[in-house]
Amino acid sequence: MASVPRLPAAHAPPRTSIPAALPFLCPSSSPRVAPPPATGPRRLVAVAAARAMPWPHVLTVAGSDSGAGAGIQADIKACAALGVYCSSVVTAVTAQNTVGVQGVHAVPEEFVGEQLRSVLSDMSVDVVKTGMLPSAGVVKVLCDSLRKFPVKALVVDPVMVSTSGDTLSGPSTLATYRDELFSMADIVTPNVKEASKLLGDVSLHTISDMRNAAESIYKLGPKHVLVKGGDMPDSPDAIDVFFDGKEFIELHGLRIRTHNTHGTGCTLASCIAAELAKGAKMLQAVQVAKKFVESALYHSKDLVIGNGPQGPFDHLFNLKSPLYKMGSRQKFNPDDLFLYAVTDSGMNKKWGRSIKDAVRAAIEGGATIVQLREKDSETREFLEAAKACVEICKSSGVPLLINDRIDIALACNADGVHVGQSDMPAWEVRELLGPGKIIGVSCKTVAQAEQAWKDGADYIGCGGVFPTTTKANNPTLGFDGLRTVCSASKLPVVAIGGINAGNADSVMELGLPNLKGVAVVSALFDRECVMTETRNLRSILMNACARS
Ligand SMILES: Cc1ncc(COP(=O)(O)OP(=O)(O)O)c(N)n1
Ligand SMILES: Cc1ncsc1CCOP(=O)(O)O
Ligand SMILES: [Mg+2]
Repeated sequence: MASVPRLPAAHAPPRTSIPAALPFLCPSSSPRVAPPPATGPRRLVAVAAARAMPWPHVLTVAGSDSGAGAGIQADIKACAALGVYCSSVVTAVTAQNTVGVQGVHAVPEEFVGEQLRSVLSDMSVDVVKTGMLPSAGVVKVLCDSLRKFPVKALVVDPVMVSTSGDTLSGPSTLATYRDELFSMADIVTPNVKEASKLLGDVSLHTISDMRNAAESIYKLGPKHVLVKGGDMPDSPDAIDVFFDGKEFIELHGLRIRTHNTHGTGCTLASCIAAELAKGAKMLQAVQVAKKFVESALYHSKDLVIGNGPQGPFDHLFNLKSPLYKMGSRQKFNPDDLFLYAVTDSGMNKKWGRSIKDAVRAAIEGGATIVQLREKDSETREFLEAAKACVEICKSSGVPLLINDRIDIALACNADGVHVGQSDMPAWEVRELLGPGKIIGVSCKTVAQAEQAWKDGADYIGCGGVFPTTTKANNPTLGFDGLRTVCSASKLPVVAIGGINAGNADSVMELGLPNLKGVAVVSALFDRECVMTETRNLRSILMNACARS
């Protein structure tokens, strides 16, 4: 039997179509599927199967929104989109639409208690998420139920005022939140208006105010606080402040220009709950949730439902995406950076091969991601080649990125772009490409790496690690420079510059944090046989990872 080197997870290359693909690498978060309903003996089998394959379960305790953009309806859609079961305890029925809230009918406290008992006593709830809790009595009933039926995590979205400005819970409820519920919560997710109300109407205008608010709310008992800055005026992007009692982390997101934002708060909290139910750590859950909301808003920005100022958005946008239907990749996988083949038009011409043939050969040799770096191709010629390469890469499941040229990337529907410090800033690229595309940024310093992260990049390219003649006037960073950037980076890193079969192992064996692979131009393309060189380099990298 052929022996496959066991790679540390951090260095594991992704699946490719070549035979050397590693069968033990599976996507980590594929949604689980519910067993079919059954009765009698079949029901016993189904129960046993359910034990073997539990379905992550969020219970939302919230109000119904007749317009279905927010509340219980948003929570169920958000959990469903993330592959998580969502049960629901209705605390109030609201009559609302895109104009505002026309009426609220609270469910009697005892009946909220009865619903909680029904679900929590039977249905293996992992995480409880709260939305509209219309009275202090309902908050108390919930706290009692959670003491009786503990769950793995509690996410509290302190819904007090609807996005249309209507009040959804009064001052006595606020006091009960602070006195009873917060100390049981794993995270509380107020927006700035809610944070201000919770803290006695303090004014919050700056990021520093948001940090202070997060710290003050943390002191009320929850394990984490996320103060959402989406409503902050004058901010070019949507900055949220996350606090875990020790560190403040600013989470930057794209501000999508759309009126369809009704239900973003409910959705974000439900996504956090769903990710926690799947086993994510808190910060990771918050990041996935933010990305989900951003993507949903982006895909819904032009939808029109209703005549009011704030429309709903589409939680199930993925079902409509042509990429989803074609089974293409949804998310960037940092392991794809393992062996990054970067083309060069001059080199391909020199060896008498087309870009297409070069890309095909690199993929056959085991390249895990490809970048078209065509510095002197005419636009028309480049676009035609890029379209052909998109097809080749798509059929092999290898992402294709375009160097520098956002226009070409858009026109050929590439998987993303790579830009440097003198190219278009990554945040502008993100605005143009949207959240689903991969963006790489060249970074030589810690400050550049930090900026790339804030700008919404997916990875950074760091180099030249060794001297290179492929890129003129490119300073050599050496191992020390690479180490400094990798250690500080919040994004995965690919090393570039002068890397070849003779030194690639020394780069991977550094075992640097975040370093996922090497990007190579001349050692693959300034050679007679691209496929052989790629295959050789891949095997060198795999052996190096198996050793370190
Ligand atoms: C993976 C990767 N890393 C770095 C670069 C360099 O990009 P840039 O600094 O924009 O220089 P050019 O490639 O445009 O000359 C890269 N292309 N790929
Ligand atoms: C594009 C680029 N960016 C930093 S070094 C470099 C050139 C890498 O080419 P080679 O792999 O031939 O050294
Ligand atoms: Mg560039």
